[in-house]
Amino acid sequence: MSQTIIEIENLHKRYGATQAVADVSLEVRRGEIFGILGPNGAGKTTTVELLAGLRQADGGSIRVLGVDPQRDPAALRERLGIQLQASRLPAKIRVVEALELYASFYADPADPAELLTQLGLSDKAHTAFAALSGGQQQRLSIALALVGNPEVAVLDELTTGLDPQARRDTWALIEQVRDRGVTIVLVTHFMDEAERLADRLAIIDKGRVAVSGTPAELVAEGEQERQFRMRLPREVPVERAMDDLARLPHVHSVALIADEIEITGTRRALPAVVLHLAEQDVVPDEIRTMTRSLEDVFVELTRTMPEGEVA
Ligand SMILES: Nc1ncnc2c1ncn2[C@@H]1O[C@H](COP(=O)(O)OP(=O)(O)OP(=O)(O)O)[C@@H](O)[C@H]1O
Repeated sequence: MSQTIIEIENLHKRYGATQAVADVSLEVRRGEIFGILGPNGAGKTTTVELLAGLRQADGGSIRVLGVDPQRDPAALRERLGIQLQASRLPAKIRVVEALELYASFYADPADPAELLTQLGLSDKAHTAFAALSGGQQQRLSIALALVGNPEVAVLDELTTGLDPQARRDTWALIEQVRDRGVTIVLVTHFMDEAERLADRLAIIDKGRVAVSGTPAELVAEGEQERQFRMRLPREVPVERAMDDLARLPHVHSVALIADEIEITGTRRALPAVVLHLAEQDVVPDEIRTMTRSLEDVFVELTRTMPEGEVA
């Protein structure tokens, strides 16, 4: 079992009337990519700003690498790198100047030239920030989060605004950083990003952790309900067949979607349906099982949480 290096318990933070973080508890293990996923305004950024010691919590406890960032943020400065949403730099600063400036804040920084090569930015070293593409600016902000050689890197909205190729390149880069041993906390509202990158993740909604685990665990949770679709041969009267199928044990519902029959039920529904049809001498044309994605889990969870349920 890998070591827990971030431990957050019952975290609370209010801004005036807004309960941004209502009750967040989570653990991040050394060397993993931990995803924090949630809709806009869920409290993700506030949570990571609290764990980085950039804001004061109203309640709860946080430990990062054995340090309480609320009491002693300076003790984390050398060990935690943070890339904040839309980090802004002066328009005219050149890439290498920005990196050297940030490197000067640390006792044992990474070599800026090496970092630029790793991030595919070496041919842009002397380009002004404002002249970089969105993807290059994003890469630079990742480089700035990594220049202090941190043990933990917090990346917020990593690929927002990037084109599909730049997103994939950025994902590959983050995996390389993780493989070098850096623990990564990744804030995102993209399900595909979390599913692809996160070793474990928490879905946050309205300031609370709705669920956490590996992407596969989250998808499997509640998977008692299965779904599949099939087509029947033309000569079979569809409505009667649907009525029959709806009466079978293990089948919960039957619907017609375009020319396909969609069946929802327990995991025994599929064999029950196939057996029933075989008894009638009917062979379905095509059977497709519908797999749940992390996106389905996300939508179910964030939809079923009671509206405005903030403590
Ligand atoms: N400095 C602030 N002052 C007042 N309210 C704030 C402040 N920062 C955030 N909030 C509010 O707190 C809530 C949580 O915001 P937060 O930025 O943590 O959410 P988020 O999950 O990161 O959202 P997004 O995905 O949109 O970035 C929101 O309702 C937001 O408007």
